[in-house]
Amino acid sequence: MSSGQRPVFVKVCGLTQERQIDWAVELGYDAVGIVVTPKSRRYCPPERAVALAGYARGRIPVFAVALTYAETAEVAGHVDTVQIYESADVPNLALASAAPPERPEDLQYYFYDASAGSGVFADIPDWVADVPGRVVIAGGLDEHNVARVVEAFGPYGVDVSSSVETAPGVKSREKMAAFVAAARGTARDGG
Ligand SMILES: O=C(O)c1ccccc1N[C@@H]1O[C@H](COP(=O)(O)O)[C@@H](O)[C@H]1O
Repeated sequence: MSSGQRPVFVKVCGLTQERQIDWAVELGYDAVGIVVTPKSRRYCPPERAVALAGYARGRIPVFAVALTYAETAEVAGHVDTVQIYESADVPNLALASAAPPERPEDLQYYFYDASAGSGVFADIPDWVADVPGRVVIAGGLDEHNVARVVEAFGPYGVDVSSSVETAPGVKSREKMAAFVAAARGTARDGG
């Protein structure tokens, strides 16, 4: 896993409104996530998730985020990637876990995530830096800690949800802007 000179991939998760997708595109995010597990405070019912995915299509890649593959059944055909917390035999799998992946070569992405949308940051184990493929780090990242994580682990990408919200599912354009700038190392002092 190494970022080299490539700009770090930055995903924002838990979007619930069309205008939030517009913000993600305008601010230069690389992907958006729509949460389709009913256990989340950011839950988008299938019909709404499909509508949002249609709105984003051709503008920014969309991840359907859930705990299990079964929870993505009605939306999987409408998104680019399925981000779940279990293994599944699908080509567009982003496996999210706090344990090392058994078969990283089978994954489109591996998300190191010990938070599952809780917004809680915890120390990231050293082995994360050695996972091959597209490794995305998530879990309690914010505009203040993301640059340190990118520097320390050199991941393919980072993902954020809680810290760019004013309430669950209610994203702040200002916070989204600060996060992506910090992740890419372009934040201004004091900003
Ligand atoms: O966002 C959620 O509600 C969620 C629910 C269930 C599984 C994953 C979820 N989100 C993912 O959690 C991580 C980290 O989020 P946070 O920044 O700590 O709030 C991220 O990968 C989201 O895609």
